[in-house]
Amino acid sequence: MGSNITLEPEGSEYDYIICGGGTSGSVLAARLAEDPNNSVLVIEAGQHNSLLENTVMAGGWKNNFDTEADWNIVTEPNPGANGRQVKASRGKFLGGSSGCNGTLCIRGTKQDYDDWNVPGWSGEEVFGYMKKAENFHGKKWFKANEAAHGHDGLLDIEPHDLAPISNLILESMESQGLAFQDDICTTGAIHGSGCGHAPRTVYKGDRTTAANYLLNKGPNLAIKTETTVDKVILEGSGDNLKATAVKIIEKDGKEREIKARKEIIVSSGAYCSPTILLRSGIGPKSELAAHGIECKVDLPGVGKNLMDHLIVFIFYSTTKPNLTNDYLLYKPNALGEAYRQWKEEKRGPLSTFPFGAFGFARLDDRLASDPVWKNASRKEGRDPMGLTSSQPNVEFFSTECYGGPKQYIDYPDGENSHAFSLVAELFAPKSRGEVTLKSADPKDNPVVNHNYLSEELDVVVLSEACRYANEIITLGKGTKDIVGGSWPKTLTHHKHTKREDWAPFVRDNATTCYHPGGTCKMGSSSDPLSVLDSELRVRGVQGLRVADTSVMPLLNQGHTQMPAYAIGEKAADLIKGQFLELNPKGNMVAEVTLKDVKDLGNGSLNGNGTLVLN
Ligand SMILES: Cc1cc2nc3c(=O)[nH]c(=O)nc-3n(C[C@H](O)[C@H](O)[C@H](O)COP(=O)(O)OP(=O)(O)OC[C@H]3O[C@@H](n4cnc5c(N)ncnc54)[C@H](O)[C@@H]3O)c2cc1C
Repeated sequence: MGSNITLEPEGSEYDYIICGGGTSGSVLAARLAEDPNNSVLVIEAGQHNSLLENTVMAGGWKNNFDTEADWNIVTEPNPGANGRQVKASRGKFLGGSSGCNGTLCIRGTKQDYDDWNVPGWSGEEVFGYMKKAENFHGKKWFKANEAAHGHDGLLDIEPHDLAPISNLILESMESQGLAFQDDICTTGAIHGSGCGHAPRTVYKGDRTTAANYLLNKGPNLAIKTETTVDKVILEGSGDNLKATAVKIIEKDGKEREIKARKEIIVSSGAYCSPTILLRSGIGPKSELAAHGIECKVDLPGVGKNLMDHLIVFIFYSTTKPNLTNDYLLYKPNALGEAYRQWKEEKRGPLSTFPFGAFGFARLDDRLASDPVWKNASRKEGRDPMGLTSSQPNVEFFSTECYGGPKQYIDYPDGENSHAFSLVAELFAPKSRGEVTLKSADPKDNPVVNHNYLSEELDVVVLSEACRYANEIITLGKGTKDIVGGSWPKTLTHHKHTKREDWAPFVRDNATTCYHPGGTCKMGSSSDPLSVLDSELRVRGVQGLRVADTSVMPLLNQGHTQMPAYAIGEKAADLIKGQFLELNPKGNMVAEVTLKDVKDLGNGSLNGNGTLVLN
């Protein structure tokens, strides 16, 4: 296969142009192209995913990093994290970050989306779209909540078989107060705390990605890879400003414009979508002026409100063999055999992602006496992070072997030494950052300033999460007798008992969970930082929407790929004039079109875009 694949037909005009063939963008494109009358073009800066084996072999995830399949974005120094810069990798290929992520399907709680307070995006509705995206395949041992799973979607999802260490960690989580709940990551009803399993975007040994949506589509869907969108061309002025074309740069450096008859949708992810808007003249006026870009719409929120989930890997050693999967990867010749198993039999440690057990916790009682927590302002019914008692403050998840982002290099030998970790993740961070332009040149990566741990509350809550995680491993029923100590063995964090012990560890080690969002957020017209209305339309421009995790006003208490799929699904419905049908209790019962509503004769759409039956 050639390296620059353009699936024909390629015309000079399309009904819809989607800028970015990542997670949300691929879903959106495929759904729009289901109508043979729509012509759709997807423009993707990276390669076709079929050229990249590590996008299919889940265990090869980080081999794409630091290559041309990664955007290679590095954050600005974070003063709250001892000035450290953090590698903020993103997939640069068809399927985007869904092709290099941790495969975890952790939807969060329904309250998370209710908290967006955006008409049409309630928890019930977003969960309805996550279900629509899914084709769930159960396993005998996994007790699925059948009502919560979808089977008609294009994304194959299945549960993950645990390594022995993860079963022990589940036992420890339970003994330390996190009750086991079946299918805890899918139902949207975590009720604050609990533990269980996370389904994965893996099926029969291969990773499934948003690019799967683009397989076997008709001739009305064109895909143009290795092509960068510079900007959206806007014509007209004032109330009649309209997005009419995109300016692209092809692999050989050739620049040209492609016209869109109906709409242009920017789906380039939370770091790159704002940069396309900014280069198009949509954003804070003074920032645009600094780069010599004419301001067409003064939208101060473009690139602001940058959020992310921070995680801390806490590694432990165990001398007991065969509990972790280290021996399957790090013993001499093991990696070669693991690769053969995946390649020939679609099994083994590289056929899946080495995360294991999952826990969620509220920390109210543990933080009650902390002065920062106690004295922080809060709204009625909310904690200082803005959460209700039904939403967890933190997540814990285990790794079934040593590993993680590339800074972790102290590999055990898998024979005499074995390691695993419990990762602590902070939900609802208070710190906010921003994405700005380095220059008007589309070849320049954005300047990403996450401002991690700039809020003291984030440090306090994440430190308490680490303290709790350490108790789970060192005191918990399943693991207390098999822990050798910290890993690498020169470290002593397993002996930390106080939150104050953990704070420096957090500032030294906290890193990204790769969940950036919020940089083109939806919101009401009275919110000066809202970039989009509730139908993802860019304020002040006709024919232009954004659809990816940048639209999220707040992060979920989960992981962000399932919302990214939901955003792609919902964007397609908004454009096609389709809506989820909700019963009087607000639960989804079906999907209907405007035509169905007319045919029914007894329904109408309310201002929220929700079907109301008379
Ligand atoms: C390493 C890693 C691990 C993760 N683990 C998990 C996990 O286990 N579970 C989970 O739920 N979430 C996880 N996530 C997060 C999740 O994958 C993302 O939130 C989600 O995929 C983002 O979707 P998106 O559509 O917003 O952006 P993306 O999927 O990143 O898509 C953006 C696309 O736009 C393209 N693009 C950008 N700029 C341009 C341009 N100018 N012109 C043309 N194309 C452009 C990009 O190349 C990319 O293909 C992880 C992410 C990473 C990177």
